[in-house]
Amino acid sequence: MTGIEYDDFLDLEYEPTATDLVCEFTIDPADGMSTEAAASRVASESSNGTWAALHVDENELTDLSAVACAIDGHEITVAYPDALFESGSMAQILSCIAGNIMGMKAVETIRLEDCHWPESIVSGFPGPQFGTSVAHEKLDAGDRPILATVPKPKVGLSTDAHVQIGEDAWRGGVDLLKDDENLTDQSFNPFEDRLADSLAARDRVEEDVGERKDYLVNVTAETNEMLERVDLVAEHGGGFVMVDVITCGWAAVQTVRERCDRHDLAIHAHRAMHAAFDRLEHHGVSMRVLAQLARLCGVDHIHTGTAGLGKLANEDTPGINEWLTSDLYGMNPVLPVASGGLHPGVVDQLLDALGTDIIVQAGGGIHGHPDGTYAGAKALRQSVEASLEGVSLDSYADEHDELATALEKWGAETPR
Ligand SMILES: O=C(O)[C@H](O)COP(=O)(O)O
Ligand SMILES: [Mg+2]
Repeated sequence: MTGIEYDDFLDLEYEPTATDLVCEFTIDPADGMSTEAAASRVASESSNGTWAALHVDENELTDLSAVACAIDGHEITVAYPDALFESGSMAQILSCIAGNIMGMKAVETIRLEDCHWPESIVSGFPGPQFGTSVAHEKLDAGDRPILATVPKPKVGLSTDAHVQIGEDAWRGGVDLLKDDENLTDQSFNPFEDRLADSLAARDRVEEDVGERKDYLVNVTAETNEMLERVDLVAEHGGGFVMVDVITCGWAAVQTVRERCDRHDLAIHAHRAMHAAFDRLEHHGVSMRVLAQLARLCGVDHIHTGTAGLGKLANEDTPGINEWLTSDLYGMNPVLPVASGGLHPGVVDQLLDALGTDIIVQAGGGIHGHPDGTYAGAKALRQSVEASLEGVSLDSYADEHDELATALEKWGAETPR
């Protein structure tokens, strides 16, 4: 017999191996508990331990203990043997590394900050089908940022009004029309009508302006329903689907990724509800980790914030974007999306902070233009052109009326 003691999971001499999944947490131990004891409890509960000492026949046991192997103030590192995890199951991985430990009394708070993924786990996931290559493979953006827009109001527009706004925005210069996160298949704007009419409008615009355009239609639903919607997008000739990946759950995202592979469809990941996990500084799961999960599960784009230049609370957008496009054993990179409160007056700062390999998405910053959506889209495109040419927005506005009007309205302010 061997004993598994819940305080046996600490070994500060342990060096993680190349096959370990290494996770960094910030923890605040419970009153009266040392960081060492709390770290050991984290490693125990997230791998093969529990609150009580266990007595097990050694011959019947594969040792899958995690090891709390480093402590630096409130930051702890835990190494997990890869055999603990089922290949290709994000749900099972999260039930370990972000499962019971998020609520256990041994810690006041605990936040999963970062993960270092071994090849043996990464290779169980498909990763993005297209990633950053959509700029060339599906659109004509070349080396400039891809531009996208969401019609506003978010919900309530009739199908005709929604499609007309999309058409105006495409003609004004955006590449992608996007549904909002809470627009799916409601009676005022049914999914299939919107899909068919938007793609017909896309074809007209492409013919007229000679640039490829596409539509990020929100297929979010119960998983079987979502697969039917994915099939419909393919039947109607769309190139992308949009999924609210946090509210759907990663298992559903994995299923959609497989179906999209059959149809050569790219996946645009909206992250609505991410802040329930990542907004509190000391608890939950960081956006950096959520973005990692999204890459493994195979989305092609994901929203990662605006480097503080938009309406949502800030996070480490540059660091997350760097991770999404870094080498990961040959897995395709993900194209980051900057969205939430952007307008033409902040585009120069945005591109300075994040580079040009991004999607710049503006809803209110286009449709709130005093001269309407078409002018708003032109203004956004002009602000990108100015930034890429290294000309100040103010100078460029001297010869571009739409940009001038946008700057008069919003200046370079970041909204709340
Ligand atoms: O879904 C999104 O990305 C938001 O609706 C963006 O809208 P906004 O540009 O008006 O903030
Ligand atoms: Mg939105």
